[in-house]
Amino acid sequence: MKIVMFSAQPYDERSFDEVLQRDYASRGFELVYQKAALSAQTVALAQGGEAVCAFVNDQLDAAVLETLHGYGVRAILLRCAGFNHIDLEAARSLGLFVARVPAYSPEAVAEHTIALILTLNRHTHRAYNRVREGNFMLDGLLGFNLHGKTVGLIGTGQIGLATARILKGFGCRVLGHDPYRTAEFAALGDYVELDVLLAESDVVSLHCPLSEATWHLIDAARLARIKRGAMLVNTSRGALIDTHAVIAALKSRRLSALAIDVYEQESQLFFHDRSSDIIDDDVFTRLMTFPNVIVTGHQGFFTAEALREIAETTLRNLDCYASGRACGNALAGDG
Ligand SMILES: NC(=O)c1ccc[n+]([C@@H]2O[C@H](COP(=O)([O-])OP(=O)(O)OC[C@H]3O[C@@H](n4cnc5c(N)ncnc54)[C@H](O)[C@@H]3O)[C@@H](O)[C@H]2O)c1
Repeated sequence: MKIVMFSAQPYDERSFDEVLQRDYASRGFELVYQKAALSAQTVALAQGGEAVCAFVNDQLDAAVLETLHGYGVRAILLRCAGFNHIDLEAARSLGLFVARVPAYSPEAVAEHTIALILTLNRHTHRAYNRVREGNFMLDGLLGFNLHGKTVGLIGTGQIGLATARILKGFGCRVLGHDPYRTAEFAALGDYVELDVLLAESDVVSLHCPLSEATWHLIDAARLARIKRGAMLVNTSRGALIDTHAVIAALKSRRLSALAIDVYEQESQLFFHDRSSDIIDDDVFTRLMTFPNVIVTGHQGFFTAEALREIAETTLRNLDCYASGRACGNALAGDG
C-alpha cells in the first residue's frame, strides 16, 4: 500500500523509515515523502496513494478531501494531536478512515512552555546576544522569582497537566480552567472560572484545542480582564488568540510579555526557511519588533522521544486500517 506523506521534513523521513523497517518490513507499506504542504494546489501529488499522512498545517477541507477520495485515497493519517484542520464531517460522509496521534509526548510541549516562560522572564534571549557582543550590563534583564507566582492554565488535559506538575516543582500556585475537570489536576491546582484565572494569574498559558468555541478565546475583551502586567504563553494553536488584540495589549503594557510557539497565519512561515525572503505578514513582523516577545516555529513537540512516538503511533494506526482492526485513535471511519 502506498502512503503519501505531505509536509515531510528530513527528520520525519528518518523517524518513519526507522519504525517502518523495524516493525513493518513485511507489511508492504510504501511511504512516499512530499515536502509540499497539502492544499488544493498540491493535492495531485497524492495520486496513486491509498493513504495520506498529514501534519498540522496541511489543508484537509471538504474540497481537498473530495479530490483525495476521487484519487482513491481512503485513509487520512494525522501525525499530530490537534484535528482542527480537517473537516471531519466531510471525511465521514466520504467514508474516509481518519486517525490521529492523541498524545505523543505531553512533556515535550510542557517543557517547551516552561522554557518559554523562563526565557521571557529572565530575558535569556537578550542576555545571550549581549554577552556575545561584549555587553555585560544587566539593565533591562530584570526578572521575577517564579516561586510563589500564580500560573493559570487554560486547558488541563495531558499537556496542561504535565505543565502543572512542573510548575508545582517551581513552587507556583497553579490555577486551571477546563470544562472537563480531572482529579489529577485538582491534586495539583485549583479549578476556577476563566475570569478569575485571567484576573489572578501572573502567567497565563493556553493548553486547550482550537475549535469554534475556542477561536480567539483571548480577544480584546478577555485581555481587558487579564491581570495588568501578566505574561501570555500560547503553545497550543495560533487562532486561540486574536493577535491584533494581543499587540494592542503589549503596546498598552497590559501584557508584560508574550511567548508563542504557534501563530494564526503560521502555515505561510513555519517549517520553511524564509530567511532570504521579504516577509509580507505585517502582523508577524510587528510582533518581531517587541523585545518582550518570543516566537518559536511550532517546535513544542520537537523532541526525539516525541518523533519516535509519532512515527510508531501513526504506523500502528495505518496497520489497524490496513488489517481492518479497530483503532482506538480513529476520528472517523473506524470499523
Ligand atoms: N506546540 C506544539 O508542538 C503542540 C504539540 C501538541 C499539541 N499541541 C496543542 O496542544 C493542545 C492540547 O493538547 P493536549 O494533548 O493537552 O490535549 P487534551 O485533549 O489532552 O487536553 C485539552 C484540554 O482542553 C480542554 N478544553 C476544551 N475546551 C476548553 C475551553 N474552552 N477552555 C478550557 N479548556 C478547554 C479539554 O477539556 C481538555 O481537557 C492540542 O489541542 C494542540 O492544539 C501543540
